[in-house]
Amino acid sequence: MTIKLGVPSKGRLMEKTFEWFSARGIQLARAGSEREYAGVVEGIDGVSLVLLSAGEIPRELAAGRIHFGVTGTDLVHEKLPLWEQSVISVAELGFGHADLILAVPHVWTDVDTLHDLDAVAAAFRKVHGRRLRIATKYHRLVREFLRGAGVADYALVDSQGATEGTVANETAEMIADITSTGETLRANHLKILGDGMILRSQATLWKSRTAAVDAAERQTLDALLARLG
Ligand SMILES: Nc1ncnc2c1ncn2[C@@H]1O[C@H](COP(=O)(O)OP(=O)(O)OP(=O)(O)O)[C@@H](O)[C@H]1O
Ligand SMILES: O=P(O)(O)OC[C@H]1O[C@H](OP(=O)(O)OP(=O)(O)O)[C@H](O)[C@@H]1O
Repeated sequence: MTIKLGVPSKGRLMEKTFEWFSARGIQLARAGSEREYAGVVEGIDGVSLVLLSAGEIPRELAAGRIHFGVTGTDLVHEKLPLWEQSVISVAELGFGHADLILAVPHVWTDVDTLHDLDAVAAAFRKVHGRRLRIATKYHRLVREFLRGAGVADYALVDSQGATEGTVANETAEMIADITSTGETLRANHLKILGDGMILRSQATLWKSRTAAVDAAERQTLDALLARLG
């Protein structure tokens, strides 16, 4: 059997992860054609590459189906309520930096803080007879953050992509999403609440606390950790 390493199957995260491992003498690559989700590992024996959606890696780590996985802090904290019990952070990889934030339309000139939002949310409910809608895919983190801030008059609307567009499309009044350069927010006429930072995220190498290992796998796991940790 082998030590299983889960890596995002596409895009910037996959390419930068391959570069990060390569700088440590371990070559990861997709096998076969560009569309085939099989991987190859060179530079260390006994390790196999599993290409997965970045969003599924937390669950696979927690279930012990992979021993190591690369994905963002945001996805681990969102998908695993008790993440410290399931995974350990081995290394922050220095890319995939993104902030999970709360943003409102620019034209809400009197809303710059969570305190302002709380007042507007209560007023919105009185006037419209329904709660102010926040579009996001980070349901757990947003609920937890707003509970801590004492904001309760809102409803979450699920948005799995192009979240910044939901305000113009009138399916939500505001959003909670990740931002990196801020360009998508600006292009969609949204501004971040001054105290609306929910989480700072970056690509991280995680180790499963639950994945079983036999004696041979333990040796491989320790050798891998010595090279990467
Ligand atoms: N613009 C960005 N800049 C930096 N990091 C980003 C950016 N967009 C997303 N990320 C990070 O990349 C990781 C994967 O993001 P996301 O869930 O959007 O993946 P995806 O490409 O939609 O993949 P999949 O749909 O296969 O899960 C997350 O940890 C996220 O924080
Ligand atoms: O601050 P910026 O540099 O503009 O980056 C932020 C954008 O990047 C991500 O989207 P992605 O491109 O992954 O597409 P998605 O919205 O479909 O997830 C994220 O969801 C934001 O929309």
